[in-house]
Amino acid sequence: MLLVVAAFIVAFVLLLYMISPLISPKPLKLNGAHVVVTGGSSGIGKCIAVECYRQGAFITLVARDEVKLLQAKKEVEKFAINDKQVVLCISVDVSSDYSQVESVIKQAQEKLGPVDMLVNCAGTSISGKFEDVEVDRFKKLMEVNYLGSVYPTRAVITTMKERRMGRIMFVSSQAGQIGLFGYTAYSPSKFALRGLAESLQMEIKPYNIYVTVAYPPDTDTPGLAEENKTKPLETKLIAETSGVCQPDQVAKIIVRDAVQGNFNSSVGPDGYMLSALTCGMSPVTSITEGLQQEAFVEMYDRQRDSVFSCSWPSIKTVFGMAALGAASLTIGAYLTQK
Ligand SMILES: NC(=O)C1=CN([C@@H]2O[C@H](COP(=O)(O)OP(=O)(O)OC[C@H]3O[C@@H](n4cnc5c(N)ncnc54)[C@H](OP(=O)(O)O)[C@@H]3O)[C@@H](O)[C@H]2O)C=CC1
Ligand SMILES: CCCCCCCCCCCCCCCC(=O)[C@@H](N)CO
Repeated sequence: MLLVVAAFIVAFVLLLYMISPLISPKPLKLNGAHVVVTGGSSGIGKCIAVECYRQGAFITLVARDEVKLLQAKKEVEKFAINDKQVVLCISVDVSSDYSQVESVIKQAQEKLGPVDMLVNCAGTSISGKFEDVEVDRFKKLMEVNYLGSVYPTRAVITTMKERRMGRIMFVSSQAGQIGLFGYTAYSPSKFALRGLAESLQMEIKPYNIYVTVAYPPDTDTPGLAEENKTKPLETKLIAETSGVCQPDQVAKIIVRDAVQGNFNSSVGPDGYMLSALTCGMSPVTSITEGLQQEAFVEMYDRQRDSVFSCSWPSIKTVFGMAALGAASLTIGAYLTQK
């Protein structure tokens, strides 16, 4: 009897894995697509631009400093795969004035066509103990990291909805998944992106637009070098547990996840675990992802249960089973509707 039940469970899980591709979005074709990258003149943003360009995309780089923009344009252009491809540069502060952001995005769309993918990567960080960070820096970080992602997104969303296609990417951080010593100003600005992304995804899923939030670890960029000049030792030591990545490696993963329409994008084993542990109610874009999260959370929860010396199955298990049941019903409904 037990064997039959076990066989049923295994068969059910296998079935879920097999039909998983059916509920996942159709991948975006980067060849010929128009990709706008804010913060595209340096670090992770520049590498994202390169990664898209080498897959045939047309690129608009957005940042403030024109010299850095032109330099980046030259670097990106080296990776052309055909002679039609174009790299456009736009100098604007994404955080200061919405109407300005709206008008430059309009210009870019007139030149290179409607935006297929927007990558919100412009951002900056400040670390330090809460009482040591100048008070106006809290506002500054919310303006650049949060509003600087709201404005470009707002400027592209109407056209994307009309065309019923598109991708929107927010570059958060592992410090946008957990709060860390020294990041009282930075972490909240990165947490905010997730709230925005989750809400927005609910609104635009019916329009075939997919949102991705990326949570990179420390990455070797000019931005990190600048941050390290004044970073508290505690912050450095905590961040080091997750290692330092190369920006091209991070960009590859981010672009792959955006193309696939994955809501969540993380780097490395630590990133993967952090994402599973902090998944909350974030949308899952594949059944596989949902099952893995469930398994992970369950595993860690068990450990917590043992700490609190509680030996019966946690309430989470019951909810987990209910969720699986609900998921299979939804899939059933979806398939019969097709
Ligand atoms: N490096 C890391 O360790 C990690 C970084 N991140 C995030 O990734 C993103 C990129 O980081 P990284 O590559 O290190 O950063 P860099 O400092 O190397 O590059 C930042 C880019 O954003 C642009 N930018 C900054 N402020 C504005 C603004 N107000 N308006 C328009 N453009 C702006 C910069 O150009 P300009 O100054 O000319 O405007 C530059 O192109 C950031 O959001 C960061 O928080 C997340 C996790 C880890
Ligand atoms: C069981 C799970 C184990 C996971 C270990 C968790 C370790 C947390 C490390 C957090 C690193 C935060 C990096 C922030 C990078 C950043 O955004 C700035 N550098 C930007 O400039």
